[in-house]
Amino acid sequence: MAANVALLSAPSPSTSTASSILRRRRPPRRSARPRRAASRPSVVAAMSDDPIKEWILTEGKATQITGTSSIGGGCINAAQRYDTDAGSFFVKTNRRIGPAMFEGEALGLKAMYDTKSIRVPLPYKVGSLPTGGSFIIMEFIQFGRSRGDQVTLSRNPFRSKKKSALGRKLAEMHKAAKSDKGYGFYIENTIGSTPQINTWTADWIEFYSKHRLGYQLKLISQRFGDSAIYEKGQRLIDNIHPLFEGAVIEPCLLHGDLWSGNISSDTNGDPVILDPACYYGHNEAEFGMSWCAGFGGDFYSSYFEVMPKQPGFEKRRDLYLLYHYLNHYNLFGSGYRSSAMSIIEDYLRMLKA
Ligand SMILES: Nc1ncnc2c1ncn2[C@@H]1O[C@H](COP(=O)(O)OP(=O)(O)OP(=O)(O)O)[C@@H](O)[C@H]1O
Repeated sequence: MAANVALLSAPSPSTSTASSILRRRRPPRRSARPRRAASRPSVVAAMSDDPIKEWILTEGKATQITGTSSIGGGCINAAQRYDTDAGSFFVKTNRRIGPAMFEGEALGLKAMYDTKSIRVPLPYKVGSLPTGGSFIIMEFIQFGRSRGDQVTLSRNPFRSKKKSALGRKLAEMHKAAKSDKGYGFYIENTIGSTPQINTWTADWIEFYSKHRLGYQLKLISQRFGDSAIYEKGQRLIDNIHPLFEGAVIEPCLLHGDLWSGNISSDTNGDPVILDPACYYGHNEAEFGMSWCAGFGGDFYSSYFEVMPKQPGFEKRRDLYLLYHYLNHYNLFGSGYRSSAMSIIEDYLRMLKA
């Protein structure tokens, strides 16, 4: 599939473990509620200077932009809400990098949207900014009052209900979207800002070894000259097969970066997932960021009602955390080294490798 996101449909106006290691990778987000800038009157920009306004006022079917406001919370991009007479739009811009990152995000959002399972914003348009950089326009979702409900460990039954809904709908998405191309995705995307290689591969163990663990280990070795973790990690990869014995593995569509900052709920209380790093992979890999999500028992029991637990699930759990710990080492430095290294060493002991 081409990476061009012009294929995305236009909106209708109504569219509306290492469990002991609980370090969060990013600072907690501020409220998702938009900080409203002074509402501006109708803006009709010189079209060619502003492709965002141009799209909103043409394909977006608005005749008037009634206000714009900044939305906090993201680390990588600037986010804005555009209010119009055809509803609101959510827009992210990046002044430094071209549209490839947003094309990856848009294709991922669209693939998840098409499963009609869990709510995700429908992406509308990706493009370049005339002054350099890129943008993505998507459906604006009004979040419910407590954005963190799914992720706060609590005995409150209301919150439990929401966590169950998240588990069930995520499993429905995994069940609904299988790939006949194998493991990978149509486009390379990013995990944080690290490239994520998605070359289609017939075998999951090969894909995960080479394009997930192996790729991160190589980056660590290049960036930090850390040959100790590289060599032990490679030894784990060479001995990884027994961890998958008895498991039936299929290429399911994964969000790919499911942590609390990318999970919310809408005003009906239905779960919403955002900002993906999608690919087709083993469904269990979706829990690789669970150390930053606090899913809990209700979440997992609802999930497994739809996608039954496979033999060896517990044995593989840390293997899927490892990818994200290695990525955090690459992104944020050696503070994450010991978490990654202790997972690798535990496996080497367990596998007698
Ligand atoms: N479709 C949407 N509708 C309304 N608000 C949204 C939407 N998508 C994201 N947001 C809000 O905007 C904030 C920034 O979005 P997002 O997390 O995607 O930005 P980012 O900079 O790409 O993220 P990150 O730095 O985590 O990779 C989010 O915290 C969320 O509150």
